[in-house]
Amino acid sequence: MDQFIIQGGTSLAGEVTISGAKNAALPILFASLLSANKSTFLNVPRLRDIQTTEALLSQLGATCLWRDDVLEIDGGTVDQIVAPYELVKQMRASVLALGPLLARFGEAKVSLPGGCAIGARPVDLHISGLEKMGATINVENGYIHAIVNGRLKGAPIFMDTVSVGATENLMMAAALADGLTILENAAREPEIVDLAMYLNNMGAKIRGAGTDRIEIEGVETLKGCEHKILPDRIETGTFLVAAAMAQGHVLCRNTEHLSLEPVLEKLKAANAYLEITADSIYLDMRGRELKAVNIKTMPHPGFPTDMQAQFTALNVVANGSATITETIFENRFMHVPELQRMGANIRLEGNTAYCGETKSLSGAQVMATDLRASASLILTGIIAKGETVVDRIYHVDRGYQRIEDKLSALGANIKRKKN
Ligand SMILES: CC(=O)N[C@H]1[C@@H](OP(=O)(O)OP(=O)(O)OC[C@H]2O[C@@H](n3ccc(=O)[nH]c3=O)[C@H](O)[C@@H]2O)O[C@H](CO)[C@@H](O)[C@@H]1O
Ligand SMILES: C=C(OP(=O)(O)O)C(=O)O
Repeated sequence: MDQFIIQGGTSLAGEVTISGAKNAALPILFASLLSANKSTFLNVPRLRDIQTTEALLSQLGATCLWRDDVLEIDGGTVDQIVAPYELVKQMRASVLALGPLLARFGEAKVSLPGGCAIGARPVDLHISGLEKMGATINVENGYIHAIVNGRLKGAPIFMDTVSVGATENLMMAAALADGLTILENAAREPEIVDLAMYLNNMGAKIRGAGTDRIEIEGVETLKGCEHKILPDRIETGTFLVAAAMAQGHVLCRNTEHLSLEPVLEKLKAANAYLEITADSIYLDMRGRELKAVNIKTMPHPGFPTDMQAQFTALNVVANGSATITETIFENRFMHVPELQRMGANIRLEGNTAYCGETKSLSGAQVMATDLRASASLILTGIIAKGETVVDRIYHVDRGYQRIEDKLSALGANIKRKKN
């Protein structure tokens, strides 16, 4: 398994170009299954999760063709309805094949994704929503087997938990259903708005994406189109936090600040200097005292859970003490024991991490447990004294495009060791 070897104690300075958003690209690429035509996607990040998606779409019969960061997908050749365990186990988001396959072909068999290091992550809302639209669903032998006689039927669907994935799966299915679907208590993430934009360009009739009530008037068919994936707000946030922790100055290009408001507010509270334009964010921390900030994760537009681990690392380096409360996932603190191995003064109690003043951080051998946990260990390794070895970096490769190259270009001493 590959490792990152980091020599700590460097600052970070320069420019970084942000890639397309993983969490927008994944549902959008699965949405291409809804059409028998070709769609062209621009600004697609080159990530392991995107490779997994491409493998799954190809397995279903879709034709995928890359040119740099442009991916063409032709759904006209799709002739399978089974998403097998071997691929789904590599990436939970594979469950997003369920809604599109069922809506277009009347049947889908998708392996249950199961939990992961951050929590149990059930898919009951995906299943019950599709049942409300007329599907018969059996969970058997580890697979979700969904069938509908004819088209799915539009329905009012209230979700008692705000779920990004369930909102996406049901919005995609409803796009081809017969009649009106109303999703209440829908997730409001920018990635949902991006998915709705793609679907509407295909000919869907979706109103209200970005609010907690989404109305979808189903249509009979959807055509292909071109769509540019929005910039990755979590990658942007990760580089801004990295610069703040390293007392550096970094300009993030190809980004979008409106989707990052809660993160930018916390960076300001941490005493960072920020300059924002329509497509860039500059952070300067030189000569400024980094202050610890209280964080509570919430569904969008609250503070994103996908930035929680990075801010835990920031608090370790900052002056003062602060708390980090995780409300979305029940087990998203696996980075804490690893940060403690580097000297971090953190106490965990239930879903809250108490971050006190840390005297000094020293490099250590640490283990990445999930995507954002890995990022927090890399960021801490960059400012710790001595060498940090981060194991199991396949987690990082799921969601960050060439992170070691981007960080090296900013002055970090980080190398990938192939094992
Ligand atoms: C590929 C992608 O976009 N991943 C993001 C997506 O994951 P994902 O879509 O899996 O996350 P959800 O928004 O669905 O999960 C939120 C909460 O709802 C619960 N839940 C979810 C579905 C369900 O049927 N039943 C249920 O109880 C989950 O266990 C969790 O506690 O949103 C998360 C929350 O912002 C992010 O951390 C992930 O990066
Ligand atoms: C948790 C994440 O992704 P996924 O839902 O794909 O596991 C993430 O992007 O931080």
